[in-house]
Amino acid sequence: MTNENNALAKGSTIEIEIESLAFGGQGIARHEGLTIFVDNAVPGQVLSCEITKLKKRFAFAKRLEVVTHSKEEATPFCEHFGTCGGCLHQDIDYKSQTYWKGRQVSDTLARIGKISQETEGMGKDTLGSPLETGYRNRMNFSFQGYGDELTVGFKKRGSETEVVSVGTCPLLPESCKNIPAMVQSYCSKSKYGTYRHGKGGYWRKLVVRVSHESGKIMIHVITAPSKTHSAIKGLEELLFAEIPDLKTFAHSTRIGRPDIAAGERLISLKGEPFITETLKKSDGTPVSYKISPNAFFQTNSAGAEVLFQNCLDMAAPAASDVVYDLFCGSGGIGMFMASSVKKVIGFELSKETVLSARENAELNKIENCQYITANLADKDGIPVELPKPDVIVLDPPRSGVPAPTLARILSMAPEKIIYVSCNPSTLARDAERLEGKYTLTKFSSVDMFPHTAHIECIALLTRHDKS
Ligand SMILES: C[S@@+](CC[C@H](N)C(=O)[O-])C[C@H]1O[C@@H](n2cnc3c(N)ncnc32)[C@H](O)[C@@H]1O
Repeated sequence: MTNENNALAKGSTIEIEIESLAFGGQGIARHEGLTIFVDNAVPGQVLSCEITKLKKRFAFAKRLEVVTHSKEEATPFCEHFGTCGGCLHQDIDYKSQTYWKGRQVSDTLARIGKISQETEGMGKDTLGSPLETGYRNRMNFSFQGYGDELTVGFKKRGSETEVVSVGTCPLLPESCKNIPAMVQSYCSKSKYGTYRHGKGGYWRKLVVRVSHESGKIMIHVITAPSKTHSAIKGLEELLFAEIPDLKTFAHSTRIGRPDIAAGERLISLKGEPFITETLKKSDGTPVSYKISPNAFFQTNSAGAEVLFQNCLDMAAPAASDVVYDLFCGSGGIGMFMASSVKKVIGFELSKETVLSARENAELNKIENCQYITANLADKDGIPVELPKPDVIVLDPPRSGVPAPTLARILSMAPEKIIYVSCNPSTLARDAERLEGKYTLTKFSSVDMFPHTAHIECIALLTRHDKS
């Protein structure tokens, strides 16, 4: 029942039209001065909703039914859409997803960082991923339960603990299709259950990685530590027998509480110690990366080509430039730039990742890249004796660039900063902190994660204070 003439209350039913999509994926509607946020909504839909939370200026509402459909709707391609927490937007046409993501990042930069909407690239659609499905080269699966009830899949939408059995995921290439179901079937017959902190159990995470270049597959199983790991051997044999492209099977243990897909101790590795992914620059030059079981690598290979090429194009470095690649991971962006500049110096917290960056440079016969293990949250994270940078590439975690590194950047004062970010809020905050010397002059974003709410931003900051 519509309740348009009366003041709204929690529990009221209301008919509203969804105007836009907020960063994070909720639909936005307006009603008598109130901004109303609705889950599972597509812009253009008229929905009958129930108010679930009411504040002075905004409210949250639950979608009850679609009154009028939107032109932006699409038919979800996965039977688990809606229950699985992985995808949020399969019901929105892909072109519309890139339109709304572009608006979300521009609005966030304007609101938090006071970036002018006139700035080059602001308000543009997010650059679409070359692949809309099958785009991932890595997928992490969770476990839940024990015996016949054991489930391998993704966290249920809206839940931190409940796991939905997915059997397969269309965001992974076809060759990996049956892996979660095979692992679920095997583990449910084992005498072990899912690990729960303080409660025992064994199975923790399943990580499937696949090279889009060679098709080679790596499976990494993470368990709790145990006196015997007898169950792993059988799983390893089964998967090698069933999956022709499986080249690496790794087993690690993890004691740490955070429920993340990273092993702490490698127990066994069968097959090749890494798989290799090759990305191509726009001029066709290949750059290859070794991916070991715990290494960070961008999860959308074709999207990474777009992202890295955009970083290179925006930086437009001179052949004499020294580039600092801060938060460099295993060398992703800097190695794309190496042949265009004099030197690249990469800084990264994880020793293991620094080793893989060095191996990647060797693999590509790149001799002008140097990699340093450094904690960029420390004020001495960047040694003073290094050659001064002309360009700094920043690709920090979601929390943004730590204050000591922002201070060092301001004192080193490179000509240009390329800031890559998966979080427009911290990008906007840091751009504001740098504004004494830098102006955000160009902006772009790349959709590395179609059908989810995630976005990858690239900003060029140029030095305006040349003193
Ligand atoms: C988003 S990833 C960037 C990866 C890389 N640019 C690429 O495309 O492959 C962020 C990286 O920052 C590193 N990192 C996180 N905190 C750090 C810190 N305090 N100091 C240095 N590196 C850090 C992480 O280990 C991770 O490799």
